[in-house]
Amino acid sequence: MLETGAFWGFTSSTMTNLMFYWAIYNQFFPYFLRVKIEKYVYKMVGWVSNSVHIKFSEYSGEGLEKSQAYDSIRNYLSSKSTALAKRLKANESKNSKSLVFSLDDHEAIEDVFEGVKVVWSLNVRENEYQSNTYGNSSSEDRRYLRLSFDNSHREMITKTYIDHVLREGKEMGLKKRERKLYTNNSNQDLYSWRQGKWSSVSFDHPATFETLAMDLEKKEEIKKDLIKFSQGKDYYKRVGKPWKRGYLLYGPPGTGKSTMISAMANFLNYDVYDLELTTVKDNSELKKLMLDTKAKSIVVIEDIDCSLDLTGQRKKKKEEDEDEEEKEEKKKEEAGMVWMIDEKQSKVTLSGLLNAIDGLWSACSGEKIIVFTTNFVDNLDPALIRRGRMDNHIEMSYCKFEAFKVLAKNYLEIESHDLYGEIGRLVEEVDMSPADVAENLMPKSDGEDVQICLKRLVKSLEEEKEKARKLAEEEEKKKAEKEARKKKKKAEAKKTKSRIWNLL
Ligand SMILES: Nc1ncnc2c1ncn2[C@@H]1O[C@H](COP(=O)(O)OP(=O)(O)OP(=O)(O)O)[C@@H](O)[C@H]1O
Ligand SMILES: [Mg+2]
Repeated sequence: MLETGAFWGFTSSTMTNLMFYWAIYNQFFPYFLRVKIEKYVYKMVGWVSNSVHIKFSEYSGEGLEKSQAYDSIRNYLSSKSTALAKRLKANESKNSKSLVFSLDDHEAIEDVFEGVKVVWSLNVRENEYQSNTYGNSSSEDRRYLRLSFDNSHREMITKTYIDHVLREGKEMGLKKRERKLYTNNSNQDLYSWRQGKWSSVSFDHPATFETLAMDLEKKEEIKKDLIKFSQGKDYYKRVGKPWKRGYLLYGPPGTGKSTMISAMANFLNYDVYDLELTTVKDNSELKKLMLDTKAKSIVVIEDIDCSLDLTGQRKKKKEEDEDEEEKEEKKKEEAGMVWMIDEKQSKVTLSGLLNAIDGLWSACSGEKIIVFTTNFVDNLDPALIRRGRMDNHIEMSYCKFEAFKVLAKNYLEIESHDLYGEIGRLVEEVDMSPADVAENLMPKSDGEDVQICLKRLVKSLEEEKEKARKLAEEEEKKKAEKEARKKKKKAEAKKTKSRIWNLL
């Protein structure tokens, strides 16, 4: 039995020294020479040593996809490195509030599991030059982690220890995860090959369900629905459904649809992918974009009615104004419900969109919420918003009293006031969006107190009420005039008819 923590009979300090020389060797020997030396050294060491090495590369598959196992192991090693490693790398953490330490390149640390010592080392290998689509070349260092342990523990390490590391590392990653807001890169972007399909910034929108002004019962229902979804892994598996849920948020401008998306993301601790359909080249590009989204994310398509022209009537109307040549082209495109994006070369079709959100591929990258927003729900194709695709249809409506109370609490920090009675009556009579109510409630200078803000709101509501009354009056007048014209026409027709009869 080997002494704990030692391979080939070396003590742990000898091991650390060896690792140090290994680091120096890596840094000073040219790449091609290292490849040759390593090939032979490994062969020789393999004959005499009893140790096993497992390599975990930073990139998996074709080398384009970041390995999740590698990330999890780095997370796991991060806390141990802070305490044990001699050379650390300092990275800025979430919102640059503090520094996070990790193992430096060519550094090694020991870990003990169930009394067995293993060694982790972080190595860097300069990658061969890669050509990109623009003919440029880039040299990227490829990192890999090497786990070394004695052969006598092979079974325990491969069956238990690695699982333990991956599980712990994944959990750590989720905890320290900086949430991101992604947007898809335009295909025309010269540097998009370098950035990947999505670009991101850190997501720190402050909206929460507490600050969201809407009917309280509806709000609780949505929260429950989200919790059920996020904890529904087994349920979705049992019923044979991909673990995803579609939300359609509809309502007039300024009623909180975008705010609701931020509140949902903050509530579930999910990333947000803001998909700009107008920059997606075609259906296959859309599919790839969806595949490239991570689990625990909300994919958003805002103003879906503006992204896809789906109403037959609108098309007919437009066609009347087009000349023959344009008509021909239009017909060809409409055969596949084609939507033109980029100078008649890039197209996403309705069926492409349906497939991307609901097809076989959609189940590939873990739990996901898809949200569409629109101001005009009636303009959407029923196929796009049918249940099963958009499971939950949520109407965001004008500000009523319940919603007003939330906004007053947010903006003025009050729960009640003498003017609440009057405001309560007015908001039930007038259609005013929460955005407009919030604007009235926001103090415009230091001198403005609660009373001034509430009075401004009352005034604004009264003006809206008056406007609505006048509009209704005008409508009524127009209707009455139309009715009178109709009656007059009918009476004249009757008169003419009876004159003809008399003549006969
Ligand atoms: N229900 C709400 N609760 C809290 N704040 C709201 C609400 N609705 C609107 N607001 C405020 O109004 C602003 C605009 O709202 P938001 O962008 O969410 O509206 P929207 O429904 O997405 O509008 P649009 O249809 O024009 O995209 C927000 O920044 C927020 O401050
Ligand atoms: Mg919006």
